[in-house]
Amino acid sequence: MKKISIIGVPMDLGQTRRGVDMGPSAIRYAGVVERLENLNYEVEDIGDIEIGRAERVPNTESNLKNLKAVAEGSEKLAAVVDKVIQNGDFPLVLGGDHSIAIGTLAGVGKHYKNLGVIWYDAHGDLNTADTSPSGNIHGMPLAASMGLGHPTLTGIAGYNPKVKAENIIIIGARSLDEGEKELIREKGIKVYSMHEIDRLGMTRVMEETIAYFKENTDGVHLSLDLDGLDPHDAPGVGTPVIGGISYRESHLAMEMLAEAEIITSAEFVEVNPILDEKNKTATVAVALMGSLLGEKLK
Ligand SMILES: NC(=[NH2+])NCCC[C@H](N)C(=O)O
Ligand SMILES: [Mn+2]
Ligand SMILES: [Mn+2]
Repeated sequence: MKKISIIGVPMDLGQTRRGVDMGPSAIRYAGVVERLENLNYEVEDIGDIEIGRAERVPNTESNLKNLKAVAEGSEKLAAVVDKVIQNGDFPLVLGGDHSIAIGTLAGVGKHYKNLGVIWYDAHGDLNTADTSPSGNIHGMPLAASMGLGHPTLTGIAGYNPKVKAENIIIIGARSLDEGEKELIREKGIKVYSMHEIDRLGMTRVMEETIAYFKENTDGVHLSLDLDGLDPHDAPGVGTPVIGGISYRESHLAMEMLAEAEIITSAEFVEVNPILDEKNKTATVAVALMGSLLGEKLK
């Protein structure tokens, strides 16, 4: 069985609410290492990526907040993820805000010809500097990984793109900006919004997702934003959106992925313990990691 390497990314510069930099600590406190060791994995916590401070002078060249510090953190993360995969281990990245996916995918992408990406999220994170209503880079990582947006973000790790549009499946979307909707139409990105999840049920959504990836990709990265879940189940997030995926549906999704044995790397992001209720969101994240990595009742 593969060794799991845990990488913490205390990043909060991709958005403006304080506290999400403590996500990795909250997830460790919720017992991630023990949980996975109980599944008989060898687990190594390789600690946190060092995140710099935001530049004090506002960035005049673009509207992207903290561009330099986010890019530097992404480069470091990409290098560590790359090395973990080179060693033959499974990278499990703990966020931090979703901007860290730029670095994770930059590290993962070079190992696969046709990387699949599951974007489990209330949002599309498909903005660029031109379409972003906020300037927050955590709303841009999926676009950047496709090669769209500011060259500092698309060029992380020196190659581009990290993932092709046809290999992306978004699950749980219910808050998309106009520019994101246009991009989804233009590129034909597959989206199971809450409408499809309600209509088809999570079982069918995952069956279709798994079948597509088995046919078309040679590795699949799961990027799970805790705000994909309903705020009732995951209240500790910076951009909650009501009407989300339930805890139970999420477990089912993770269990189906485990059974299909298609996931080759994963990240769990946007856990903000300051906004949480008694570390509930980190605890939910750890429970979902358990299911994703094979935990079963019988
Ligand atoms: N990873 C996230 N929680 N992203 C939220 C993005 C919200 C909004 N679409 C924006 O661009 O600012
Ligand atoms: Mn989100
Ligand atoms: Mn997100």
